[in-house]
Amino acid sequence: MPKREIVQIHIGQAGVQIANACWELYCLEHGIKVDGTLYEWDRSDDSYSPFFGITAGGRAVPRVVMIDLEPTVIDEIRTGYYRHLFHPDGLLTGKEDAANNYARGKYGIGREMLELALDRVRKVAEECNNMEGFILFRAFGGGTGGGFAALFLEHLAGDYRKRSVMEFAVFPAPRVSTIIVEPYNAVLTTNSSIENEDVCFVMDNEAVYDILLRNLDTPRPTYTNLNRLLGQVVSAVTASLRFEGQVNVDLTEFQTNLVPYPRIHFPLITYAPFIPASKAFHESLSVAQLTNACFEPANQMVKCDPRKGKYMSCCLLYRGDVAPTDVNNAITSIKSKRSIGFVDWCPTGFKSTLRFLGGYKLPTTNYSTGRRLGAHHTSCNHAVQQYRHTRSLGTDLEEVQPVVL
Ligand SMILES: Nc1nc2c(ncn2[C@@H]2O[C@H](COP(=O)(O)OP(=O)(O)OP(=O)(O)O)[C@@H](O)[C@H]2O)c(=O)[nH]1
Repeated sequence: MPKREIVQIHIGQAGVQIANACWELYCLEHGIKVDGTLYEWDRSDDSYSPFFGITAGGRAVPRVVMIDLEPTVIDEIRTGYYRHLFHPDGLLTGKEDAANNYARGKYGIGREMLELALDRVRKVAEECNNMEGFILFRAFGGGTGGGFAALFLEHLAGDYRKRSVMEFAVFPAPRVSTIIVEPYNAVLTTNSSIENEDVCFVMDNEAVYDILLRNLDTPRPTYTNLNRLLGQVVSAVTASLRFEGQVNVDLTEFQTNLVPYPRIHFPLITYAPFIPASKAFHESLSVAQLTNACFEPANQMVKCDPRKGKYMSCCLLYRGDVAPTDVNNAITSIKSKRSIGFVDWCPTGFKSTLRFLGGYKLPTTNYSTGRRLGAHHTSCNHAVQQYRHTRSLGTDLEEVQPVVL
């Protein structure tokens, strides 16, 4: 069955900079060069089709719209290494930013940009045969990511009522916050995202910063490093939408599994393992170790302590050749731990609060190095990833640009 298409929308500085990391990784995973041509076109492999359209000339074009109220961040993409990859119409900029002001983004200059932004999204959506939905990226604390995106989402939800809207959002973290009004923006934005989207995966920069510092040997993490890590998580969550696996999910399945009530749709993300490139080829982890690591607060992408509460729902995505029996054993052992509590009711009616969504076959080759990728490869909200991607999460962009054959 042909895969259904997904349109990604990146809003504001954080959203657009995360786009850099995400699309770089998608290109590596699907064997797409920086100008959109494919390393080798295997017509039987349509794993790229949810995120990339193919032109008559055989070029892959990302299904993406990037919007920012000021031009500098998107201009870097327009003139950067991936400038030939993106369709110029998908890059939309205004003249001045929202100055970290929610109201300015929503009711002021943001309003002027709205029609144009919706029109660009409509154009990309019309190129899809059977669009499944949207994935949105932004920071809750910015004026554009907060105010403008709230306005945009209201209209998007109205125009595409039957399509899923999933989001990856950067939530303000007190210790790395650069903007004093971020908490206000975040509260106002959260209110609008309760109504207008289906699932919102939150992450905060402080948690990601700590992971880079502690686990990935990156002494002074930059936004590029943070975004790379977020890119890995996004790729892991969306792997099941792209690659063939034992159980393939679509966007609505995340909602079914993770959202007990429509308004409670802000799941945590945890990811494992975090292994720096220097050690990646000297370690191997069992399914049980990976699963346990997913319940470690240190591996969470948000600073909070789940041991003080209970899990309402949980979905584990394993990536790679994972045996279902190993997974079932690991889940049984997790359920028996006292420190990990699950609610004994479940409003959505599923019997088990912990659902195993299966393993996904990886693309077997890392196109930047030609090396085979590792066996286990897992990811999720609550979990799990052993990703022997040879790329270091802690290195600078220049060092990991894909080798053009
Ligand atoms: N992870 C990550 N966070 C970022 C990045 N850039 C900014 N942030 C965070 O995003 C929040 C600010 O939002 P921005 O995206 O910069 O603001 P904006 O949405 O462009 O809004 P305005 O600048 O007011 O127009 C702060 O919490 C920053 O720490 C980035 O590249 N990666």
